[in-house]
Amino acid sequence: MDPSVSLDVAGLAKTYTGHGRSVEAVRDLTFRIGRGELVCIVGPSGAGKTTLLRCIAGLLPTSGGTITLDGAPVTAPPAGMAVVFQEYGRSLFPWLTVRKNVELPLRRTPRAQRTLNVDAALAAVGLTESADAHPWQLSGGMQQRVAIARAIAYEPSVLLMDEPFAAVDAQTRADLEDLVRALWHRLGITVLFVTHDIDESVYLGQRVLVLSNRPTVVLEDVRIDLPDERDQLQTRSSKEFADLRGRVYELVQLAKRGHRPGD
Ligand SMILES: Nc1ncnc2c1ncn2[C@@H]1O[C@H](COP(=O)(O)OP(=O)(O)OP(=O)(O)O)[C@@H](O)[C@H]1O
Repeated sequence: MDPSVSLDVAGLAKTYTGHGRSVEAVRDLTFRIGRGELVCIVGPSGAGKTTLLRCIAGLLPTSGGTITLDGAPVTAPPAGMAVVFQEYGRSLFPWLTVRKNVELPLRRTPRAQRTLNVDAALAAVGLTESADAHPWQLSGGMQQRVAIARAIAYEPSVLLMDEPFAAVDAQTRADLEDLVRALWHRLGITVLFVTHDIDESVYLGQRVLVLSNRPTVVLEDVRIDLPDERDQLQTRSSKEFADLRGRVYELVQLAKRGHRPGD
């Protein structure tokens, strides 16, 4: 095992079967993510991004290949992994306060430690004042911050995010992007972030994996060699950003037209 590798996906395949039909969603998907890396995944709609994330999270059985997290095969939801989904509304319990929602995955943590973790996570996402509110009293962006707080209170080594900001307004989305980068820096965790948004993938990532059309393989692994300090205005208006966005856009267009590696 290479200790610098956090997540190793090798030859992953997933075919959905049932009701007399079969859909080959993912075919021979291979990539590695280093410990403490922030990697984004983009690809055409229906390319299998959510399928991939659910397999990595141990929520969906695979049809072939292997997924290894910190040297151990993933066959069930692994300890050390947290997931933030797009639908924050459905991932929070409306009858529990913000604090109780964030505490949920920490049932087995001793009470004093649990309180420390929850307080730190709420402070990190700027929700200390809302600890006793209920999710339905908060805006969409705040609810998504609760979901992020819940994920980081758990102190994961790997954080998976599946289009987490698709349902919030543009200004909130920019703030949440900066929050993810700040938390990633501070906590040193490995982050795998799926998004539809090409600009978002370039702004956030150190690498962007562009997926092909179904059955999915990695079309290209694009290194994002932008400075580590990113700023919504300056970074996004730089020529380097525009070039990278152009490159990823072009690749996604190729993917949509059925282009595959080596074509
Ligand atoms: N439970 C299921 N049963 C059968 N087919 C499925 C199931 N879930 C997904 N699929 C199919 O697998 C393929 C990949 O779906 P998936 O949701 O992973 O794509 P995606 O890249 O996340 O899509 P989008 O970008 O639109 O969210 C699609 O063709 C989809 O119809």
